[in-house]
Amino acid sequence: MNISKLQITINKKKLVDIAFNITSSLALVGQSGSGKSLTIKALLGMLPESMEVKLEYENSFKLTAGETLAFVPQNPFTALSPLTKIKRQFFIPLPKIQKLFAQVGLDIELLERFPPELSGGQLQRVVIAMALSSEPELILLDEPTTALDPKTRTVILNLLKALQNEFGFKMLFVTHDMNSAKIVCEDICIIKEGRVVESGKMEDILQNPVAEYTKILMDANFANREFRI
Ligand SMILES: Nc1ncnc2c1ncn2[C@@H]1O[C@H](COP(=O)(O)OP(=O)(O)OP(=O)(O)O)[C@@H](O)[C@H]1O
Repeated sequence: MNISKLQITINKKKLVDIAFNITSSLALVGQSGSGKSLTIKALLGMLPESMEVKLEYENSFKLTAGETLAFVPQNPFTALSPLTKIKRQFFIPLPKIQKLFAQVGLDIELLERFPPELSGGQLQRVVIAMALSSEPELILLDEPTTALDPKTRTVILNLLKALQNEFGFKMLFVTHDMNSAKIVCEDICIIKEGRVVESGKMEDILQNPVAEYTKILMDANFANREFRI
């Protein structure tokens, strides 16, 4: 899908002015304040009325939150209602939930538990199953693994890729972390202060970054790497 224009303005200040293409999986990468969250909220139609949004896209389906569009948030620990059993947090019949649980690699016995009784990795699998339950065309992921330990992070990122192969949805993966982005996404779009700095195939950009900002982001990720493993 081609987002030919996304502009977000508040009090005449243009916070975001970008365009991008999601062929299969696109990583939208930028540092804090670059406009990642605003972009996701704009696509979900969830920005406050004080913000003016201009969204133009060409696509075979309309972007509708909860229908064609699903969302996986950053922190699975706060994404679920803590005192409601997992099985009650889905709005689809039980056999369908059980099938989804098998697809995301969860034991169906966990359906009887409360969220605080699950690990971070298990909770994120539940949240991913929830996202899949509406059979979305596009899944928006907002730093979906930053709350997880490094080993679980890699497992979840690989799971997302495998699920994409199975279900065929598209992904917009928002992150500041190039190492995560490169595991999941074929394409990358780097943003800074609400503007596109560089975009293209992940492999090409990682091997041959042109913009100085891209190099800085890559260096920052490389420097953090030893620390994070
Ligand atoms: N309600 C608002 N009013 C004014 N400016 C805002 C508002 N919300 C966000 N901004 C500004 O828009 C810019 C982009 O914010 P956004 O939250 O999208 O960044 P981000 O890339 O998601 O950062 P982070 O990684 O820290 O979540 C920032 O400069 C932010 O201060």
